[in-house]
Amino acid sequence: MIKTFQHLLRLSSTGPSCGKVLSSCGGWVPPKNTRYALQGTSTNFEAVRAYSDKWDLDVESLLKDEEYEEFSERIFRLPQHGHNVLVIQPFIDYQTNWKDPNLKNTTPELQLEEAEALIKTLSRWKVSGSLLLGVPSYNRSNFFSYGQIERMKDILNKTKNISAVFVSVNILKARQIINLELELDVPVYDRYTIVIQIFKQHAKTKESKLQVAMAELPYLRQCVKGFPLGLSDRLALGSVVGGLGRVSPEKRKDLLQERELKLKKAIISLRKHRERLRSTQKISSYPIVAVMGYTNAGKTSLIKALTSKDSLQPKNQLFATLDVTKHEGLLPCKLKVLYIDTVGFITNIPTKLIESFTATLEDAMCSDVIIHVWDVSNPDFVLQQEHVMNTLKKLQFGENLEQKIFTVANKIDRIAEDKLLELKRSIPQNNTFFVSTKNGQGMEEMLDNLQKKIIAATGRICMKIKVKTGGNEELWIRKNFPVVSIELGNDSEHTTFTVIVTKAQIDTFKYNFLK
Ligand SMILES: Nc1nc2c(ncn2[C@@H]2O[C@H](COP(=O)(O)OP(=O)(O)OP(=O)(O)O)[C@@H](O)[C@H]2O)c(=O)[nH]1
Ligand SMILES: [Mg+2]
Repeated sequence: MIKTFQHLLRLSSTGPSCGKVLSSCGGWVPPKNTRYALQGTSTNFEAVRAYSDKWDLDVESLLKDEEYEEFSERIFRLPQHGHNVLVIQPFIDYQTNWKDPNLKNTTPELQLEEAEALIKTLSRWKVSGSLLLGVPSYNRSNFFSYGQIERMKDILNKTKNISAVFVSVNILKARQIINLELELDVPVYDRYTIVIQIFKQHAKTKESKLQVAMAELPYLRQCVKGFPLGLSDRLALGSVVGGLGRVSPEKRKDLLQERELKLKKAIISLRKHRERLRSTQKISSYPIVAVMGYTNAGKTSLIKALTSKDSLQPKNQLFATLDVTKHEGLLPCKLKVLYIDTVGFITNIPTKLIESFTATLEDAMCSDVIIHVWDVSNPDFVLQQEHVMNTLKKLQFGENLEQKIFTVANKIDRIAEDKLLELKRSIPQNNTFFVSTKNGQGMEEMLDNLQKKIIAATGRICMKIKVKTGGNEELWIRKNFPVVSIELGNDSEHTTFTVIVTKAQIDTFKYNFLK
């Protein structure tokens, strides 16, 4: 064997080129009988999930607190029966010489579209009207001018079924909410409250429920600070919708503090649990690929296409995915990979909202490669991808973030051919791959390159190992290494395996057979 092991031949550090590939998704059906068809890929992953579900904290009872609920519900005022909403997209009026950095690469019209999509994502909430309003600044306590308020009142009078107003800005100050509600006599929401409501509706597991509970605290704290005492009593008496209820001002602060302490403790326990999971699980030996991007860009669809997992359900909804989940896939070279599906990002919400998901996002932070999915059919995709990159930097996704990124420009089936050509010319293509997870366009080339990236990023190498046919070495290789190809020697006595391995795996092989 020593002799044959000397035949180890280092081929390349970027892996072999791949042949026909993979998988099926919602729309794209893989080529039949492909030699890379996925088989039996779910078992190890199921084991991972089963272990992960063992996190034994009783989150339901932890979150149960009637006093807190009464007081927080009165601030959020998010009724189960939904609302008919007047959506208002303010934008900085350039004639007043103010510059709004948030509107770089976008337009107020596109922002309004996204604001409407947020409302439509909530079950039982409907858009009953929408309005673009230029304002000189977002900071004034009387956010809108007298004329603009009159315009809103007019719409509310004419469209009787409107029961709420959504002002699509990051977060409104308590004073701004009060002033508007006193004028309009309906509840007024900002992006923070709407996104929290979407999170609440979509949170299914105890991990996401816990993180959503944490995400709402900064908002409540701001409201508690911002509601002047006299006025909050008036609100409580019902002079406008809402109010802070019967919980006294001192008690409110205590309730928030107690809850924060409780949640922080639980989040620490969740973090430790996931850390343990990462270090003890088999998954640590697989390359880990985090799939990240703007909400609705097609992250879940991409994973579904790469893993053939029927249980994954892409949805035309913002924040359809709230839980960080792992899904096993097989690269064309037979290397197993774990794809991590993640919560999407959106502009104009406080980073704190996404930060509260860090406990589960840490899994993605430890990834070898980050696939950044763009929805290139969205006219706003430049702004969206910049926002994702900035958020990843803020979330401290590692110093070598840029090197880890692999960009997938998705939904090309939705754009015209000439536009696609123009796009391809304007974007450097060495690290961006244009695909449609729906019809499979570009998927093979993308996967080829993704494989190279993963192999390089994880320090794996492609090598040939010649061993005695039918011997223990052969059995061991077949069991433990991703085998790319097998060649039987002319004499049939020896077989050459092309494998993709880490240095640690080769060391184990040497330890077992080259003592
Ligand atoms: N036309 C077209 N639609 C696509 C494509 N990829 C995804 N979609 C659709 O886009 C919508 C969003 O897809 P998802 O995969 O759920 O997107 P996501 O990024 O996981 O979204 P969140 O989890 O909500 O952040 C779904 O309706 C998909 O069917 C594509 O290549 N072409
Ligand atoms: Mg998703």
